[in-house]
Amino acid sequence: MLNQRVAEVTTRIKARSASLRTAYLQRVANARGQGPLRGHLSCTNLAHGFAAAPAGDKIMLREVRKANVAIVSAYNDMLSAHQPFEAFPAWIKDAAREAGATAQFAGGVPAMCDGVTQGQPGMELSLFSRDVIAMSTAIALSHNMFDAALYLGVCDKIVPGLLIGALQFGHLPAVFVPAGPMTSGLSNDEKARIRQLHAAGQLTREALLEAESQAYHGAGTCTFYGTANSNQMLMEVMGLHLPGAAFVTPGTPLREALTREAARHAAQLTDLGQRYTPVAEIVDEKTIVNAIVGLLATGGSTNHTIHLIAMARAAGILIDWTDFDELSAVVPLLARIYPNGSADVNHFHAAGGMGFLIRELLDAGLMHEDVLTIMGRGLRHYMKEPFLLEGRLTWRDAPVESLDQDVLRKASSPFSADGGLKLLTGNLGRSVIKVSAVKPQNRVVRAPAVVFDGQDELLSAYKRGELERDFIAVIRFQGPRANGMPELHKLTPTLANLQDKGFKVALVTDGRMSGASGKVPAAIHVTPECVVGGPLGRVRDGDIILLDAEQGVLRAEVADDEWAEREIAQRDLRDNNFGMGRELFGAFRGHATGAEQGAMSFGMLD
Ligand SMILES: O=C(O)[C@H](O)[C@@H](O)[C@H](O)[C@H](O)COP(=O)(O)O
Ligand code: SF4
Repeated sequence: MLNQRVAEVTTRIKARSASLRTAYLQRVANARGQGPLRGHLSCTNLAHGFAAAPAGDKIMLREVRKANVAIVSAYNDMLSAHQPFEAFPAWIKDAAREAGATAQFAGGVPAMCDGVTQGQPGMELSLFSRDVIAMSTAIALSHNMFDAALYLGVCDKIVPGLLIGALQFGHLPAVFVPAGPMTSGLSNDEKARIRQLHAAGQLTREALLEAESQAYHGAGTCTFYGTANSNQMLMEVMGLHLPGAAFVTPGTPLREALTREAARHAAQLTDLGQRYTPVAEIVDEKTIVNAIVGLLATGGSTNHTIHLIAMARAAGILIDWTDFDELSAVVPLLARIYPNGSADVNHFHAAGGMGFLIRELLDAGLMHEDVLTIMGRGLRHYMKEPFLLEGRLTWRDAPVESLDQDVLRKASSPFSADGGLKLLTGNLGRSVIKVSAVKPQNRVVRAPAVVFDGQDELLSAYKRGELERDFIAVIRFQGPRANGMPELHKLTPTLANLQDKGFKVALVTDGRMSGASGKVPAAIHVTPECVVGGPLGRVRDGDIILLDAEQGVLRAEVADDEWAEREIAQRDLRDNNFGMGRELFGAFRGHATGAEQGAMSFGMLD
């Protein structure tokens, strides 16, 4: 029996999206065409499209009756999570041929590592890189040579960008292909402890670098539950991965077998066969609600209160923070993965992982079962985990009981009765906060404001010893139109040190935090942002701010008449427009929609 709130929110989203979704699906139907899409190309177009193909592939591509699968890949050596993709295209092409099809590397997309750019100017390109990835995906697929596509991506902005791009080719089947997590190194808790020691000046840079290098020590996704691993969870819950593919370690026979099977599988989903499964029909209102539920049940990244909105919008579906907030009230927290606990994503996978989680949420009536997936209709396909039986890929039922109650729980005995994501409203605007990593005693903070126009200003004040007190840091001009809405995760160790000293501290910003931020209460994504006249610009040092994550309140306790009369702060942001390539992103800053509209810089999608 479907939970009533889940049903109500789904119905509301459907009604809100009806005209956009209908128009989107009509465009998809128009794009479907008949037969292999490369059959619509001229001889010249086609000859160019297969000129460099190996002889055997060339014959198949000329035939136009055989499926041709696009590979769109975010491979690079910079992201530990994407480095394994280097080997994937050869496996995919090989497997496609086995399936009587072909595969071509259609195009690469850029991939930024937020861990490398954290606290650096490059972070101001990060959010916009999502939209560049979507555009790059469209450029790859615009050759119209393809009957399905495989999307190779893992990290923060990459999977959202790939899916936004894929949905503009909604008539094509899409299979997302992950690389898997790094093996566990230095624990995330120990990493965070050492960072705090360094932030307090009690550890050398060399000792910090050694610890960081033990945490991030090899190929694969970083093991905390940030945006990258939230992406993998979402692709499972949305039925866009092979079941259980998310958290299998790279460089293993099982990972290679899953990658090869993804290619064979994609070739069977085209319009040339009997199981045509366009991605536009998978990503519908029910699947989007399932995605929000999965995010809430696992304490996933706050970045998805932006990216999920953008992904949904790309499919003609409108969701907002009220939807997240209302679902959060009924979705229990079933997983404790760092920063929401001490375990990492490998422990989660070992405890039962996605198969266990999806079955629990389906049986509790918290997810829609009747959805289309790449495995066919029904999300119950995803209550399984893959393994090799005498070298052959197969699936078995996921464990019925959690193999580690400290990491993964049944819906009947959750870590928390709600999902820990809260909408905050009040005279400072609309904002979201994730409390699943915030101790209950720190979820309501009422303290004087200290206003900063950047995270480095706060860090300097800390070093001068000016912050040894209760305060709420208000960091302004960090929204999409100001400077690309960077993550301010560099503040975490400093604010955590002050919190550990017993001070009541919190952060309020129109910027973002990392999916791996956690223990300090942070009201983020404040909308409207400062640079468009948002109310954060009225806050002055010393104003008493109330951040109440229990009641959902974010308010400056200033008399209404005084508040209305205050001038809104202005800031000369021209320095944000230069250096590290920021010169090239003026159109993105100028067009970006608000965080609650997905911070999309395409201009209008419809
Ligand atoms: O949203 C995210 O998950 C973050 O952007 C993450 O991808 C990034 O790497 C952070 O910096 C966390 O990693 P550290 O704690 O090592 O900075
Ligand atoms: S999870 Fe974050 S830090 Fe790790 S590789 Fe991906 S983007 Fe970089």
